[in-house]
Amino acid sequence: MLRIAVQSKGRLFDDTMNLLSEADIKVSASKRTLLVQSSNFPLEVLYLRDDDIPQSVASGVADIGIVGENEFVERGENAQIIDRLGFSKCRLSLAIPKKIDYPGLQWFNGKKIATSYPNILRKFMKKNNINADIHVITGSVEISPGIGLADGIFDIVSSGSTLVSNNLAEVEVVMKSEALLIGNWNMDEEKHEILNEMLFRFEAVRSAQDKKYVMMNAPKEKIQEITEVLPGIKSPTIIPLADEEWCSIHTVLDEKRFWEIIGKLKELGAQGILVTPIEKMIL
Ligand SMILES: Nc1ncnc2c1ncn2[C@@H]1O[C@H](COP(=O)(O)OP(=O)(O)OP(=O)(O)O)[C@@H](O)[C@H]1O
Ligand SMILES: O=P(O)(O)OC[C@H]1O[C@H](OP(=O)(O)OP(=O)(O)O)[C@H](O)[C@@H]1O
Ligand SMILES: [Mg+2]
Repeated sequence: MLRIAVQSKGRLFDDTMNLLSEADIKVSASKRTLLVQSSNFPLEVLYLRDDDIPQSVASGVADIGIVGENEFVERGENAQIIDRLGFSKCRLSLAIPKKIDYPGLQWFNGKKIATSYPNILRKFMKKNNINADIHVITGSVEISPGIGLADGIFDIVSSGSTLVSNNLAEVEVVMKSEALLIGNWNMDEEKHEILNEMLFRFEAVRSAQDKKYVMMNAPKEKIQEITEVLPGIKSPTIIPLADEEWCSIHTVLDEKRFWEIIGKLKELGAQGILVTPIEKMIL
């Protein structure tokens, strides 16, 4: 049995639960039970505050965990990064009141900065030879300059709208962050096997994201030209139709180039184009 620590509620929760569910690992998210066993996979889910996830994995209370990179780096716990999960993307930035004309990092010399990430900030300031007064607060960091608690802040930014509504301007991006799958360094063979099965499923889910399965009817004489337009997995599947002059072509398309390719297919005489999402893809 493998034990995973995940955030019990908050910004990481929904995407974490979706990832498990898309990998067909069933777990009920109970409000009261902090440790829940999957009904169809050898996995136990431990629901924690994100602050406690790095330590629980480093100490072996949990074997693996899903946590923001910002929190993992801040805690400085000794665990390995197994996978980057691509969700909860944000950055840790320095911001100051927008009315100030920012001359560069030296502005922070002798200034008071409010943050929930003192270790990351301290390291950054040291590297850049800036002597600032770091004031630790656990929440509502963005309001501190407005109430005279600090001169600037160091906090999470995503869309930037929290900064705007607090009359702050982002002046330095210190680190980028996304959700990480972290792991204890000393997992036994059996746990590694379960983990590998999980990673295989995660990869299948990820490969299918942003991909569409496309089916169309096309005149047989255009097969060559149509095939050249399609960047499918290998070559497209071609199925004969009752009408001997026509065939059905099936392929996988990347969502990014989808409309461009569909346009070309129509020009080449493709008709009855059907598009469906793909749940999983094993390459
Ligand atoms: N606006 C955002 N956009 C994208 N990702 C974010 C955003 N805010 C936070 N995150 C990411 O999600 C993680 C969890 O954020 P959340 O606000 O839920 O933390 P928290 O309040 O500390 O939760 P907990 O109660 O578990 O301690 C952050 O550490 C960060 O990696
Ligand atoms: O750049 P933005 O898109 O505005 O996002 C940034 C904000 O998001 C997070 O807070 P959250 O909304 O999770 O609330 P919290 O402070 O209560 O955790 C973070 O602490 C920032 O305040
Ligand atoms: Mg927290």
